[in-house]
Amino acid sequence: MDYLSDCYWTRSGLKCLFASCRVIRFVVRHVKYFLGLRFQVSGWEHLQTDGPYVIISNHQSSLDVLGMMEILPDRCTMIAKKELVWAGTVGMVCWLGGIVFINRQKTRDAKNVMSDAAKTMLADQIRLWVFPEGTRNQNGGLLPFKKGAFHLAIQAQVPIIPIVFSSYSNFYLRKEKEFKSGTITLKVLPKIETKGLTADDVTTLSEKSFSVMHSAFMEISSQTTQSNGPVFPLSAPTTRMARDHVVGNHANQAL
Ligand SMILES: CCCCCCCCCCCCCCC(=O)SCCNC(=O)CCNC(=O)[C@H](O)C(C)(C)COP(=O)(O)OP(=O)(O)OC[C@H]1O[C@@H](n2cnc3c(N)ncnc32)[C@H](O)[C@@H]1OP(=O)(O)O
Ligand SMILES: CCCCCCCC/C=C\CCCCCCCC(=O)OC[C@@H](O)COP(=O)(O)O
Repeated sequence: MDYLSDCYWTRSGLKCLFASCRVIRFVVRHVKYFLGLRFQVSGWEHLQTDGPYVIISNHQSSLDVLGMMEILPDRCTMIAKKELVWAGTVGMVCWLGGIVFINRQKTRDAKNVMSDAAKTMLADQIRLWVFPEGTRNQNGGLLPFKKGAFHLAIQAQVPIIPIVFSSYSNFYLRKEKEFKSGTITLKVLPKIETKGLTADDVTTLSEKSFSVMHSAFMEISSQTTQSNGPVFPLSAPTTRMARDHVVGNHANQAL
């Protein structure tokens, strides 16, 4: 019955196929084995929070989806750009997962959708994951945060849980098309309460969130970089044996 009641349109129109999110989580969690990625998660205890909340995280690449699925809490879906719905299988899976699509080119529409989402979060006890940078970014830091996630949390009066993914630059360079296996550290930070805050507090809340996430990003990225080796072109073999062979060749050349 619980499964069925999750599986139809709610009164606000947000699709709530959260059972599907569990299926998506289960399936996507296996992709890391094919890519040779490992995840180290710290701060699990901060996700042990009852009721709705807003998760915010940095956004470097589509690979983030793998990390999301490592820790995705139950009854949690995401805010995504509307273009994703047309992205074939991915779009269909996003739609089934109840993802909330926004039009980034039309701020007023996006704000309305997010205000509706704030109401639905409370009515249906849903958690929402937002990427406050608003776009993918691999510049070695965090982009200035957009305000939507903070308005959302304040409107719903729910806590924000910041999550930081360590830099991928030690194993994946998108522009240079270079990739190898490696470890990604995910750090869940203590929740930030929004009870009693109003729209006037959005900027302060956003700056506070940025500050704690930026510090955590720098900390875990330097630690994780030290434990990963050099990055290889995407055309290079990525299995451990093949990699050792390549490393061996490079070492020989160096000699
Ligand atoms: C086969 C296997 C398949 C597996 C599939 C697995 C599925 C997983 C899918 C994962 C999906 C991941 C998708 C990731 C993305 O798509 S990221 C891109 C989309 N997300 C976002 O953009 C979120 C962040 N953006 C925002 O929150 C923005 O604020 C936005 C609402 C979009 C508005 O943007 P913009 O106008 O550019 O910027 P500002 O933030 O500066 O806002 C302008 C002013 O409006 C005020 N504002 C903003 N939001 C609100 C609001 N909700 N209510 C009231 N007012 C709002 C804001 O304060 C600014 O005004 P002031 O300057 O403060 O006066
Ligand atoms: C060699 C590495 C290749 C990467 C392989 C990734 C494997 C991930 C496996 C399955 C998940 C696929 C889901 C893709 C979801 C894409 C979400 C996404 O990243 O959307 C972009 C959007 O946020 C911002 O767009 P822009 O940066 O503004 O345009």
